[in-house]
Amino acid sequence: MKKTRIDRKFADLKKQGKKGFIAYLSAGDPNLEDTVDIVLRLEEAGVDLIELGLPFSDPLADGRVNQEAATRALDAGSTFDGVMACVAKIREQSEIPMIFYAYMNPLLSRGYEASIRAAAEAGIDGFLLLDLPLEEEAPYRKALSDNGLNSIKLITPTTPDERIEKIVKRANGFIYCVSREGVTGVQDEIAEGAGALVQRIKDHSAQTVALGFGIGTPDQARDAAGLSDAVVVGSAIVNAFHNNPHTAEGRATAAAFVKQMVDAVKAV
Ligand SMILES: O=P(O)(O)OC[C@@H](O)[C@@H](O)c1c[nH]c2ccccc12
Repeated sequence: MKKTRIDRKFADLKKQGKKGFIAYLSAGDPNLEDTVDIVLRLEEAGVDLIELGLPFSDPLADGRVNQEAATRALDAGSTFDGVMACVAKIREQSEIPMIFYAYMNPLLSRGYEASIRAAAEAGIDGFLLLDLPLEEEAPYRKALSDNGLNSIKLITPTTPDERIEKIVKRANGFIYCVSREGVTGVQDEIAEGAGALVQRIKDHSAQTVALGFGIGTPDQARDAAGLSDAVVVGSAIVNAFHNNPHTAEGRATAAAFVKQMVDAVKAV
């Protein structure tokens, strides 16, 4: 498969000896037009890769902050086609790598092949299919690779080694290491076993490992970057853009907060 923007970005970071910073946001929160602006601001703040959540009514792996963001997005009228247009608009102005975080239900109800093709055409670089069991993933991975997209996979603290072995073989782009059990959301401390879990993944794979779940301050971001190749921050970013006024100034304040976390990661 041809190298994606994600592959190229991580190869570049590796060459420079730098850690990556991945930002999650729910597409369409507070609306799709603002999502374009927020992504461009995140890129300016030094974010390496954007995870866009495809808003879904029952996001079972998400904590309250991300759930509410998805609800706001749906209430504001975000549709699948609307999100595709939003991605295409970002692509007119930016080459930042972008991934969809998607639950299966909306893709299945629309037809997964057509959905994946539409996402590729809009300019997405990969998918993380959140609630897709490994045993059923082959047709989806094929559809992704037919469209030149990466298939990112999750590994969690409860994943046994034999399963890690199988998952890493089917993943590309990077591996997402979930630092703790439970759902997304900012925590006081990085989970104790996070470093050991990253190591367990690295024992089975030479791929980039990104660590996420519960990271929400520059100190935590720095510590997480010390344990892995890249850091994922979601809820803290969703909160920052939600809690600041939806004005140019409020957006700049939120982006400045993100930049502090990015800078902490880049200093590792
Ligand atoms: O919000 P946190 O704790 O910073 O964690 C990242 C997370 O939000 C993001 O990667 C994400 C959003 N939805 C998900 C569902 C499953 C796994 C991961 C995610």
